Amino acid sequence: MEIKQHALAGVVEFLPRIFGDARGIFFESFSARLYEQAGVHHDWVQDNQSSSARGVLRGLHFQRPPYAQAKLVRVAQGRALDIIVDLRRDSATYGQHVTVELDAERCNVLYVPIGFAHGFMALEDNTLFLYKCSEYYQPSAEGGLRWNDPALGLNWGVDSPNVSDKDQVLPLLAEFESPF
Ligand SMILES: Cc1cn([C@H]2C[C@H](O)[C@@H](COP(=O)(O)OP(=O)(O)O[C@H]3O[C@@H](C)C(=O)[C@@H](O)[C@H]3O)O2)c(=O)[nH]c1=O
Repeated sequence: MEIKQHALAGVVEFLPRIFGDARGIFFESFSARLYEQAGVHHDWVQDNQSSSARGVLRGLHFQRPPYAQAKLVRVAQGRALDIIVDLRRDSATYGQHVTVELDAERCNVLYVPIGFAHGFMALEDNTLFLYKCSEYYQPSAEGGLRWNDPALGLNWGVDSPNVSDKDQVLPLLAEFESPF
């Protein structure tokens, strides 16, 4: 497995070794031992799955402490543009982001540390998005940021993605006090 450290502290991408043969492919989609060697250690308590049509954008989301979630995100079918924004108040890179394309060919996995807002846009129809969370879903702790806040400078590659009504009215960075 290849481990790629991204520019923002703590953000790691895992590229598993993929074994192909006449039947298809095999790879380890999660290994506590290997991930711990890269400093990623949580008690993963919930697995989520969503399916999205091309152009669907979900995010940017987080849960506030004490229900904050780290996430391990990947795509099992299709492709997605994944963006995470650093909301750690004491971080030198507060407000900055990392963009990673996740796809079902490379089976890459992005670690989203606690303190980041997370969003993704499906680049193909039937994009199957899978992720582990280090804390249970807690609706009262849900928070987010507007996907197209100019202050974030995110490049989603399209002007009018398919965004839920709830996500269209999430706050802007300037209106917002980070809980992290
Ligand atoms: C996230 C979540 C949602 N739900 C329910 C609530 C709601 O009725 C329905 C759809 O929820 P949402 O619209 O919030 O789904 P979605 O927009 O896909 O939310 C997800 O977006 C990505 C970007 C993330 O990072 C995730 O943590 C999560 O926030 O599913 C759960 O039951 N458990 C969960 O863990």
